[in-house]
Amino acid sequence: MRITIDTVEYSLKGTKLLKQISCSFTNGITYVVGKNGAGKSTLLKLLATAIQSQQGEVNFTTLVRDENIGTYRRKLTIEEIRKIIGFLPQHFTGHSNMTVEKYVTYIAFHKGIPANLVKQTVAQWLQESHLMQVRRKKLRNLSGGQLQKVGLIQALINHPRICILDEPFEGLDIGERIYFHRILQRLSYHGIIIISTHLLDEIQQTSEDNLLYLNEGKIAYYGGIEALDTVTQGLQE
Ligand SMILES: Nc1ncnc2c1ncn2[C@@H]1O[C@H](COP(=O)(O)OP(=O)(O)OP(=O)(O)O)[C@@H](O)[C@H]1O
Repeated sequence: MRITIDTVEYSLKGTKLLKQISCSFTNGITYVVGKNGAGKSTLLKLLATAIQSQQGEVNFTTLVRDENIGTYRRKLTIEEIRKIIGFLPQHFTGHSNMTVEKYVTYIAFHKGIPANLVKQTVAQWLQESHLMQVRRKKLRNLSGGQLQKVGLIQALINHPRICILDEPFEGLDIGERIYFHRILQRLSYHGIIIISTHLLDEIQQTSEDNLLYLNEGKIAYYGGIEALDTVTQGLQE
């Protein structure tokens, strides 16, 4: 699986929020960082197909082996893409009138978890993310951190091949961050994980992960995470 962005521009109300963005993503974790307003959420929404660029192209391709033609890259359709993306938007709300248990069950069905596995899948996620005690609360009555965990569960419940997560660790305590980070690490061996974060301490610099540094809507750096300190010096001041 590969996502390729080619000279993409995105404007809103006459202001260019993304300028000449070109890059590609394959399996692994990419952290998207940048100052407030740099365009991180806009880029993630574009990748999640929630918005569309006015210029340039975003393509999702997969390698196909064909006896007659050989191996080639096939572009996925929008329906195919949406089936394999898990997306956590910046301000997740879900269905605020539903209880945690009902909502997660609804999502499990919606995302194709086999009917005979739904109950145990939901129970396991709620248990492991410490939401069991609030399972009968409506989403609108949850704390910020609790709601964030529900948001993460709806994005990850079917182990999607592509995960686009906007500030996923916001409001979580350290144990919960480690729990979700482990899940993401496991998914990254066979999938594309793109995470925007301002929590630079959360990024483990010894790993194989990638870093994409956005500055005023442009890519200022895209490469190995080892450059984090040098690249983001300006962010920490
Ligand atoms: N709905 C909107 N209407 C007008 N301007 C918008 C809208 N959404 C975003 N913007 C502007 O687009 C620019 C990029 O916003 P975006 O949310 O993508 O940045 P960000 O890097 O995610 O910022 P933050 O770290 O603060 O979440 C900002 O200047 C913002 O003010």
